[in-house]
Amino acid sequence: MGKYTIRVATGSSLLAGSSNCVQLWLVGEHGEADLGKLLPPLPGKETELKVEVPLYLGRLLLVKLRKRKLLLDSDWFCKWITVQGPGTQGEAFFPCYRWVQGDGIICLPEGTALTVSDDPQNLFKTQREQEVEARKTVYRWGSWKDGLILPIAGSSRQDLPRDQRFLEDKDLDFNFSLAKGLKDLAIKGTLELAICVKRLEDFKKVLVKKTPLAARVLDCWKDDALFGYQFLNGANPMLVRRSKSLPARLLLSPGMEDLQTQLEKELQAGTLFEADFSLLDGIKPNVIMFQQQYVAAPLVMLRLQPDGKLLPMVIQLQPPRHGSPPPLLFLPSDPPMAWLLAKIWVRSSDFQVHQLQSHLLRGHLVAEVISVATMRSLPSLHPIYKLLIPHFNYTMEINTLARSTLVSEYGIFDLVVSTGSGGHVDILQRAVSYLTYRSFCPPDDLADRGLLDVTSCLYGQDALRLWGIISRYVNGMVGLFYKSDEAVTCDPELQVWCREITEIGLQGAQDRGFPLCLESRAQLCHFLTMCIFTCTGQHASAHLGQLDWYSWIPNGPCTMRKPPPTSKDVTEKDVVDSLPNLQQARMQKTIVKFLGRHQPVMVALGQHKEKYFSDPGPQAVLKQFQEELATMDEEIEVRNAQLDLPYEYLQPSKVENSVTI
Ligand SMILES: CCCCC[C@@H]1O[C@@H]1C/C=C\C/C=C\C/C=C\CCCC(=O)O
Ligand SMILES: [Ca+2]
Ligand SMILES: [Fe+2]
Repeated sequence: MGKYTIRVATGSSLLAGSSNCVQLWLVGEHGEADLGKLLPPLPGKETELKVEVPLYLGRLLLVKLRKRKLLLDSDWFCKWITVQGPGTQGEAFFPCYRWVQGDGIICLPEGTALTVSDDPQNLFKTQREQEVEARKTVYRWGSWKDGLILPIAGSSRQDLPRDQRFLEDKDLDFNFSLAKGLKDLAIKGTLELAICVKRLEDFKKVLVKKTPLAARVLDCWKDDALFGYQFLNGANPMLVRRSKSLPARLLLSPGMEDLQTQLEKELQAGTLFEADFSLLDGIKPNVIMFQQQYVAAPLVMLRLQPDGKLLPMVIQLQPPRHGSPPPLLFLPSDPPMAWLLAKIWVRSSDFQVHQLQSHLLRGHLVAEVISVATMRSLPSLHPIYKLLIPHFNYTMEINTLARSTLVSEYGIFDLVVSTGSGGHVDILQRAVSYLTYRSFCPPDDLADRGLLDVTSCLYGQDALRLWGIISRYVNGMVGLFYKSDEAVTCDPELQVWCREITEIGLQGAQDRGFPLCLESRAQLCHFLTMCIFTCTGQHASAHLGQLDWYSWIPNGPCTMRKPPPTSKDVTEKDVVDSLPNLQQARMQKTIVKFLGRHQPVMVALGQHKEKYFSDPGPQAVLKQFQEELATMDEEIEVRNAQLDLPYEYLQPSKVENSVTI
């Protein structure tokens, strides 16, 4: 018994306050005390309550709270509650960081992270079970298209739990920027109706405010060196791999002996690389405004020079067909326009594979699976919930938006992208079979692709380094809560969580190397590192390059309006007629600018302010993580300053803490 001081913090967003009073109870080991009512909480404020409690509560376990709506129910965003009372516990911290809605009772466990085995007296057993059961009704698996990994249920962002919705600042920025982009598009489209693109130069009329790298792309996009560079450090560094043999699809017809010799020489030297877009083979192209669009499935062979440059040797635009002559091969020595058009076809194919496979599926949608599975399996006092929750912010909303406006029927893809109107869904479905566990772990993925020793692959260098920093962070956290492998295998909530991701969310990913259960601390750490890297670095490496590499439309055409060339007799008009028309180019510019722009509302990797852990150990581990990130950030700044082309997409200060755009 004695005097207790309670402090209640309300979120600072405009609508975080509430006109409802809040009833509080304090639950200790030895009893429960009614703390009375809190006046309606105000945004950004901390309210203090001093209460005389007549009974001995012992160790404080929970704060229970309930909003009492009088006339109208207004949601309240509660950040945290602290309780300072008699006894040795000091100030007890009860993290919340959630919206309190309706008039149900919410239980906030004290912030010390606990696994089931950390609670031998089962003081929190009921609370954990009830919380997860409630979450499973709120966070339900949905289904967008057959054969895909699962999304959150809900067809629009209004269907999402409020805890997953954009706060006003993000909402305002998102909607205002999008509206402005679409307004400019409409105005320009009207004012410049008469303008058409006759020459490649004309695409300069469709140029966003250029980033320094976008300016270089504009100047050097025709160069073979920049074409090859993009496979290592461009918008999509996920496709290129070192060749282990000459690809079977690469048929070399008579007269190509020199090329054959060169390819074999590079192969023997271990300097032959390939980018194979077979994922696109047979994809039904879109029809836009009654005009047939076109898709190809190129193969590019490249050689790695001693100076680190990756240079194209040959481009095959389509795979061989039975009963047809071998596909035409395009060479750097071909007439310039023919070689340029072949490279443009590769760039347009890379746009499709990048945006659908690397960015949307492997970035956005896999991050969503991890977040939904976590919300359905782990109670808020579980240490792994506390570790991961900061990396889920806004992902469900941005993905629901993507499903309802970007890749939806009559969405942006249907409107202006060559793989729209169903081809894009086929590509996503095919790409699911490549969602292997190893491909989500850069040390394994880069080894499998033969890139570990390619020092000019800055994506690879930075991905390995960031993976290592996240791995040490995860190991630090796991070491605090799991003292043995047995502790991992004996954590039922953890095992359910892992299975929920692999078997349910990723739809049988155990067939692709993902674990169905976790049998050691090392395995848990690897899995957690993959989760955090996917939600942060992997998405950033696929997202951040859009503005740099797709602002100049010919370097990343969203569609192609003519079939791939079948002869080398190519004019600039053939090239321009193949590229997106002005309206399509403007739409691409608008969306790329909107998605790729600097995000004013952004939390950088590891910089979340929410305090989910009240124990000092995790806070020290987080601090160490932040220090290592800061060192990496500074060293990337220094490195980039000496580079002709900087690589920034895995620079920690530019990597978001979750997938939000
Ligand atoms: C011209 C086509 C541009 C394509 C843009 C990108 O294809 C990418 C998809 C990958 C991830 C996108 C994820 C989220 C975006 C969500 C919403 C965008 C809203 C755009 C709109 O509403 O118009
Ligand atoms: Ca409110
Ligand atoms: Fe993104």
